[in-house]
Amino acid sequence: MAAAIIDGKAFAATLRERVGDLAARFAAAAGRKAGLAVVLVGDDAASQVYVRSKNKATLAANMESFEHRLPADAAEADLLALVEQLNGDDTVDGILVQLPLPDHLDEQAVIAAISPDKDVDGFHVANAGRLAVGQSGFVPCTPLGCMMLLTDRLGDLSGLEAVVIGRSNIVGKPMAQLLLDANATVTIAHSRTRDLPAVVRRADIVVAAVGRAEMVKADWLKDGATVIDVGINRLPPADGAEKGRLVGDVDYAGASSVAGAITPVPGGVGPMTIAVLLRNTLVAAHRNAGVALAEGAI
Ligand SMILES: Nc1nc2c(c(=O)[nH]1)N[C@@H](CN(C=O)c1ccc(C(=O)N[C@@H](CCC(=O)O)C(=O)O)cc1)CN2
Repeated sequence: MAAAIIDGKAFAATLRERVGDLAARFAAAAGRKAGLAVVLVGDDAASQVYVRSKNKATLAANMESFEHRLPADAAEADLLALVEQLNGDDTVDGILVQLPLPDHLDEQAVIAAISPDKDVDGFHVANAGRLAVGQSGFVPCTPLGCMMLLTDRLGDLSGLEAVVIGRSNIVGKPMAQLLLDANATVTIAHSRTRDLPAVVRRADIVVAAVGRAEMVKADWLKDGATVIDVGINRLPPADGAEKGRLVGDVDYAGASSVAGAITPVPGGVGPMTIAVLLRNTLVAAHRNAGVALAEGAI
């Protein structure tokens, strides 16, 4: 039987709407809107698209959007000074520096400069540490979005075998941590894993986050597995086309005949990233303004 399609685009739209309603209530209670500052350095085409989408989604969710653009050759000191200024600005609840940064800038130093209480990307070591020890903090948007899709689909994940392919700080590691917190049995696989297909075949849940187009094949999957594809890879353009097709890290057509459920690319995990960013910003606003947000409201 063909796998069910996990519609991240629809889920994200519902989440954005819920955040928008709660953000309007926040504004009434706090006397100001929640605010998100997004910093873009340089002119990377994909980053410009993502920043525009974030700005539009933030405004649509009844929040303030502050966009800051620096030239590709900006000095690190100027970027750090901007982050410092945003840390001290009471109208800014969340700060996000769009990645990747130009090569001459030290990503870790820039992330470290963001106040952990405004780090709505959840990339600061303080938030990574909180996640690791089970304290509340900000969780990176993409893995948190994956968890929302998984729990919506499967409910309780206790005892399920989960394999996360990829060990990045932004997706793989936090994803594994979240699955572990949900009582799944978690394996993190990576480029040095021996017999990766055999490891993946054990999994009830597969999260692919390696950045290699269509690497995970149908015969790597257990029958009925739930497959979350985090990859966004553009194939070379077919004859005469201006742009190549977007594909994930999973061979979608093949995997669909074996998996129980699968996220498509596009329209799966990607849209969850921005929806969860709005959610994290709203949580930050409540904390910063001392306004209560009901447990489990979002
Ligand atoms: N500071 C950050 N930088 C980056 C992050 C991040 O979470 N924080 N993530 C990515 C880029 N990203 C958001 O910033 C992002 C990526 C993809 C999508 C998305 O909706 N993708 C669509 C396809 C889009 C297309 O057609 O190209 C999909 O998968 O359906 C949203 C946001 C790196 N940088």
